[in-house]
Amino acid sequence: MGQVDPTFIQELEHRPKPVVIEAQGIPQIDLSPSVPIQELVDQIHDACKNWGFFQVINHGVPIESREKVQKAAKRFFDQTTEEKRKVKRDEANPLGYYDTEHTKNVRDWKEVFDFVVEVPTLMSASYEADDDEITEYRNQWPHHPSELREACEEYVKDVQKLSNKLLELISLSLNLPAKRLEPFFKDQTTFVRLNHYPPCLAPDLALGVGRHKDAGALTILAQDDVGGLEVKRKTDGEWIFVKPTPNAFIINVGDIIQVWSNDTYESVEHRVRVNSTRERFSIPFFANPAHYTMVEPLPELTNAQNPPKYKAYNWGKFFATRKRSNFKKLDVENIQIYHFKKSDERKIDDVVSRIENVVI
Ligand SMILES: O=C(O)CCC(=O)C(=O)O
Ligand SMILES: [Fe+2]
Repeated sequence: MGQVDPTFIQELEHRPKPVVIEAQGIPQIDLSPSVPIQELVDQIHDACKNWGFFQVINHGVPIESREKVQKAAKRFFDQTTEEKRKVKRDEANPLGYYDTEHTKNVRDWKEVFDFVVEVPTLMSASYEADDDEITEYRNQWPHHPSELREACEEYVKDVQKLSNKLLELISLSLNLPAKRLEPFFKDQTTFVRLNHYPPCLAPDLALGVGRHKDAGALTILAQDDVGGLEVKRKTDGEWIFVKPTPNAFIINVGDIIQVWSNDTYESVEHRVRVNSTRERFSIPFFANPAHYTMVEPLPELTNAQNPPKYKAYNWGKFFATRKRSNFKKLDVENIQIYHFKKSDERKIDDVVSRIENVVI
């Protein structure tokens, strides 16, 4: 395996298993307007509670809109590294192209292109709690292929509608008013990632994305027909392969919904395996609230018998802290929501107490 750089190699316990377990299923939910709303809400409730993941069909996003992005993304990633690095991300501008992301301090076998949905997107400039500087994220679009920008901008308009609809259904499924979550997204920090996983010489040692949970509110993922996404099944901790369904979206609850729901719903671990013959593309849309959001269990969902399980944390500071550790290999553990659990003693004391104390 001399050709695979050691930075990509997962520790033994985290390597993909030789045998792929195909899920007999993460739930599939039909969003056709003809399905009665209460039926949908019940299905969403069960899927979020039992899996944290589900697929949607008849979701209203036109197939052409998605195909245009897929084609343009392929043309972009087919270019030379030199060409792609003309729009590379750096510490000043975290949007654009990069190929050196780490998840839990092991390098991912992938290259990506990130862009935000709102331009500009306001975000905390620093992970330091006493530094309240705000930065403006702007997209870096490549000259080639010239159609990438328009394809992406059209696509996000369609997916945004789906995201709003899903957030409403999730609110209803928690017995909240449909629009309960909407205000959090007024100055949203939502971004989209084009993922490209090239064929890998050592698919048994490396991962396209190492095991992780999505830190934001909700993820809406388009995957192609190659497959590679694995979800950790809640019932037994087994890694389950999510078989691609043409034109469906895979939805998962992120850490913020876990906290808002006070653990009624759980953000589930997932990862991406790679293979030695076929490249794979995927497009996650990460629905994230405004940077100034203090994330905490919603008061309507807590009471004396079910007290809040988390302390409030500042989303912008959390994101900036996470970004820093994804950007370079650090010797400290990545920040996680369990660091804000009221009962949990496992804290990165320094980082956490600084974020907790942020007053907006
Ligand atoms: O490529 C995939 O299927 C999933 C990617 C993912 O989990 C992520 O980018 O957070
Ligand atoms: Fe993810």
